Amino acid sequence: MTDTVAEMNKVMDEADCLVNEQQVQAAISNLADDITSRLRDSNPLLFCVMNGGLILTGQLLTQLKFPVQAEYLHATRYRQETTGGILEWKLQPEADMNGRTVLIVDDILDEGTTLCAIADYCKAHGATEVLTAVLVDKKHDRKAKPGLKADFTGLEVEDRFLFGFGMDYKGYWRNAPGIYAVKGL
Ligand SMILES: O=P(O)(O)OC[C@H]1O[C@H](OP(=O)(O)OP(=O)(O)O)[C@H](O)[C@@H]1O
Ligand SMILES: Nc1nc2[nH]cnc2c(=O)[nH]1
Repeated sequence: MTDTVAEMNKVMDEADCLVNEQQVQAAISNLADDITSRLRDSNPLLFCVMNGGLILTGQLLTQLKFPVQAEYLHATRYRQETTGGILEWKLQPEADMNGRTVLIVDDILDEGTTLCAIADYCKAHGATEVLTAVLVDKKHDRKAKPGLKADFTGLEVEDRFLFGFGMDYKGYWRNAPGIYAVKGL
């Protein structure tokens, strides 16, 4: 076993499971119902925020009960760290969003800097309405704007460094089938 695999197995062994797989699945189903009710007649353009939004988007898409045009973009500011830095656009969206309702899907709203920047980008590129959906909203008062919330939130989770269901620890464990907090963080 490589040192990295051993380290990552230890991270999981020592982590606290904050939300189990069943609870996450229930939250995603609720998100899908709410999004379907709100957007089924709006022909939204959905953007998955890579990388973290990958798993939520995949699972959500199959539960949305209307025809969805799904695209992706990639913006990152945590990289291999547990605190956020400057937002870097790795891939700006190519799809024409002029006059469209846009739905941005990501794993987590932590400080909200990432979602605010993406929403601003979409508005600047002609989107008439920008809505946001996240699996997790972290409970703290360090939001980019006071009281900032996503339009659709699956779960509220305590202020720890999380991994699982799209969220990584040093690039690993996005695949963990629940939401975990790293020991001591
Ligand atoms: O609300 P914020 O404090 O801005 O943080 C949230 C963002 O952080 C994570 O992305 P990250 O920068 O780790 O990139 P990744 O998804 O490619 O891992 C996550 O996927 C969100 O996009
Ligand atoms: N993996 C991960 N990414 C984040 N981005 C912002 N907050 C978090 C977090 O708690 N975990």
